[in-house]
Amino acid sequence: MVKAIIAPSMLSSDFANLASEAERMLNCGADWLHMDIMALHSSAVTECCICALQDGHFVPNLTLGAPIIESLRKHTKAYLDCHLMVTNPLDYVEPLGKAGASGFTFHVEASRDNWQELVQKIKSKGMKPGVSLKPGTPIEEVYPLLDGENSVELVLVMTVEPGFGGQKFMPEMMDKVRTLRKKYPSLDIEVDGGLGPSTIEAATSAGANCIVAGSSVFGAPDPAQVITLLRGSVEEAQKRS
Ligand SMILES: O=C(CO)[C@H](O)[C@H](O)COP(=O)(O)O
Repeated sequence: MVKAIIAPSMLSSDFANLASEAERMLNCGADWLHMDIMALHSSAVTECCICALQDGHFVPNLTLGAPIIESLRKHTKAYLDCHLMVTNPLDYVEPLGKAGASGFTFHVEASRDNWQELVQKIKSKGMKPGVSLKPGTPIEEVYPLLDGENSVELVLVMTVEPGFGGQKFMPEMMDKVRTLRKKYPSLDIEVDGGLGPSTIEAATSAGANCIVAGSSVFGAPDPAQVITLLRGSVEEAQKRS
C-alpha cells in the first residue's frame, strides 16, 4: 500500500520567513514541503530578452530557485519536494542536487526529447525523480517514463494550470489519477492545485496518495487540523479500495 503524504505548498507561505514557515508546517504534521520552482530558461534570458518574454516562460510567474533551497536546507532536514515549472529542467539538476533538494519533478511537456538523460542525472544526484503533466496533457504521455529502465518514481497530476496558488480544483483531472492508479498500484501519485477539505475526497477516492495543498493549509486558522483531515481522507480511501 502506498503511504499517505501531505505536502504543504510553500508557495502560499510567507517567503520572508521561509524557515519558520517550514518548521510550522512540519510541527503541524506535514510529511514533505512542496517547493514550486518557476523560472525563466536561463539561456533564453541571456540570449534574447524578447524571446524570453515570448516563449521562455513555462508559467507566467517567477518564484524561487536553488539558492533558496540551499538556504532552507540549512534550517531543516525535511523532504523538499521540488516541482520544476521551467522550460529546461536539465539545467537545474546539478544546482538543485547541490542545494539539497530531495525530489525533482519535471514537466513531461518540457522534456519530450531528453527525459531519459534527465531521469538518469536526477538519480545520480540522489534525488527522487518525478514527472508532472499539465491539465491539457493526456496521461498516456507519461507511460514511457514509467515503463522503461530509467523510470520516474512519482507522477504529479496538475489539477490547476500551473503558475499560481489559490485556483479552482479541476475534478475532470481525476480520470487521469484513476487510470494511473489502476495501471500502477504502488506508484506515488501526487495531485496539486485547489486541494482542501471540500475537494480531497475526489482526489483520494481516485487513488491519489500525495497531496499538495497551499491556500487551504496556510489560510486555515488551524493548519494541523486540515493536514490531519487530508491524511485521513487518503487513509480512508485506501481502506475502501
Ligand atoms: O503548483 C502550484 C501552482 O502551480 C501550487 O503548488 C498549487 O497551486 C498549490 O496551491 P493551492 O493549494 O493554493 O491551489
